[in-house]
Amino acid sequence: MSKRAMPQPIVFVTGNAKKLEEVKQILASGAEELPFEVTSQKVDLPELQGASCEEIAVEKCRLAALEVKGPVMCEDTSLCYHALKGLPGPYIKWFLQSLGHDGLNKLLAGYEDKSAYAQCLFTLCAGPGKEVRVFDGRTEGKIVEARGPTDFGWDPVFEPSESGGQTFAEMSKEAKNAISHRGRALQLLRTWLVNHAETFAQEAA
Ligand SMILES: O=P(O)(O)OP(=O)(O)OP(=O)(O)OC[C@H]1O[C@@H](n2cnc3c(O)ncnc32)[C@H](O)[C@@H]1O
Ligand SMILES: [Mg+2]
Repeated sequence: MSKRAMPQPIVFVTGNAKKLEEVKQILASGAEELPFEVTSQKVDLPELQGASCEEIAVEKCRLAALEVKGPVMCEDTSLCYHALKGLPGPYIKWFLQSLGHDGLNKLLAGYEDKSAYAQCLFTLCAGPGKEVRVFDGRTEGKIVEARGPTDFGWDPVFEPSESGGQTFAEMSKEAKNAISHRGRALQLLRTWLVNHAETFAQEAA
């Protein structure tokens, strides 16, 4: 399928190189091709504190559109422990940075319930001041002692329920992307863009 003409490509704005790597792999592997070009820009955007995951994601995308002055997509990833009523949630980055994998486990020491879900909110906006659309992908699993390569975030301590006992870190990239929070959210975004290509191109014009 040929790409639609838009004044600018959709820019995926993120400060995280590993996210970008997975997003490229997922977009390249899908059954349906995206109707628009996607490029990327490395910007570490400020994130609201004390707000819901959705509010944080929408505000970040709004800022990204202002920064890029054109169509953008962003994503926000949360790791939500059921026993902790959804925390660390959108603050997982700071918990991981300060406490490490071991600390992420110890947070649950006083609880029998080790279950958690990974959530990815993809956001899409046609330009400054335009509507921000949100696509929510989730994967249920549990928090375990770290196993596997340690090159991406909390992957070693998250064992998805559907993985046959492997942590995200132990899985192949293809296997992770097929069941991951990111793979699912991006699939929803892709389907929306395929079905609303005309609307989105008009909004961006
Ligand atoms: O610029 P942005 O896109 O915001 O990138 P970020 O690194 O700040 O990412 P988030 O704000 O979404 O914080 C999510 C944290 O979870 C980590 N993370 C995100 N996706 C992950 C995944 O699929 N597996 C493991 N860790 C992940 C990531 O490294 C961060 O520490
Ligand atoms: Mg961030």
